[in-house]
Amino acid sequence: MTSNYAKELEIAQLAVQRAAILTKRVFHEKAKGTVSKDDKSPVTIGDFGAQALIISALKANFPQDEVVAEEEAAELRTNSDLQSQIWELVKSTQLNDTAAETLLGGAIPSSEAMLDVIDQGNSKGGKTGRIWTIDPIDGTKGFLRGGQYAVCLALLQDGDVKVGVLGCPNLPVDDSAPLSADIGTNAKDDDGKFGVLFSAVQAEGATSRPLTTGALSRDSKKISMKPIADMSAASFCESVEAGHSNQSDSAKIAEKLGITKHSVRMDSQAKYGSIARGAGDIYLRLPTSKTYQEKIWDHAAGDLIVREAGGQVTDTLGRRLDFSVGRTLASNSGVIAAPAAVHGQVLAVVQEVLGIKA
Ligand SMILES: Nc1ncnc2c1ncn2[C@@H]1O[C@H](COP(=O)(O)OS(=O)(=O)O)[C@@H](OP(=O)(O)O)[C@H]1O
Ligand SMILES: [Mg+2]
Ligand SMILES: [Mg+2]
Ligand SMILES: [Mg+2]
Repeated sequence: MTSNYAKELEIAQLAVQRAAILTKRVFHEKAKGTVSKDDKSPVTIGDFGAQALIISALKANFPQDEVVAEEEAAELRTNSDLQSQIWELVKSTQLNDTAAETLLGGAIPSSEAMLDVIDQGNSKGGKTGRIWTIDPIDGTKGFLRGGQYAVCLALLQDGDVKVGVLGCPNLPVDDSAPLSADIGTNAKDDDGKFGVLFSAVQAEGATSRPLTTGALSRDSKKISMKPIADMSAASFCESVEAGHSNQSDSAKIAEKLGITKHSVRMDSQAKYGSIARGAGDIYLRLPTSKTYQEKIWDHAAGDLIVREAGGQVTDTLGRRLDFSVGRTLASNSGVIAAPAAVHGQVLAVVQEVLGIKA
């Protein structure tokens, strides 16, 4: 079968692999150049550098496409020390395979050009045309802790997710490794056991393969969600931060469903990847405030990967995630991801506990 999005998928996978080389380098450096954003959340030189490398690869291959990315360069324009730390990283990060690196286009010419590249992620998003969405480091807090984080990239066409790629440097390569909160914490880069690249193309299924530092690993496997025969043995995952997902509501929902295990708290879209390959079963993200709008870069790749692996992803009202309304999921509230066969059952209990009338 020839893929409808073969080139987009290949470039996206290589761009994510290259960005993950940069984030891993930052993790091993003492100074991560962490600054606090207006919403008090952290951003590091790794987030900015990874975003620059991914946008540069996309613009070299698909110059007409728009990009919605999490970070912006404003702070770097006035902080020359931070800017030069990022530039040192960006100009020295390459895939260790010349043919693969060439596919991603030439190097960014200068530090100033790098700032403009970062700011090319400022599209408003919307319902027409081709729009890429990037979370250069999802789960920045997890990244700083040595826990889970993900480099996330997805292509939307007319608001629909067509391609999704998640690079998870600290998840086990082994699709059947059991899910636990401390899995991959401070994972070693060099033992070959950690680092996985999840991918999906609409209507073509989802895969996992080892995350490499060069050409794509040929060791690609189809992944699928695990059927839940018995809810009491099911595992569900949620955010680490109580401010990102209501953990007392999720405990009530789990109890009503008959789930006996504690939730696995894990940062980032590694949650979507983990349930898509059957290492976990259900992902609950329950709103903590009426005003917070989820960001499209926090969900687009994971939404497609889970659906292509046989899952269903909706919000707490049972609506599909709508990526066509701008930079945020303004028409949605929370996320419920589960195998298609049990999604209705999970949603019914979510709505009962949250007091949502179906
Ligand atoms: N209030 C609130 N509610 C929900 N979500 C929020 C909120 N504030 C921030 N964010 C976004 O959460 C992203 C990280 O989500 P996680 O599921 O990884 O959270 S956690 O780190 O496990 O707690 C995180 O992504 P990154 O900034 O890329 O790490 C934010 O975009
Ligand atoms: Mg952030
Ligand atoms: Mg994020
Ligand atoms: Mg981020």
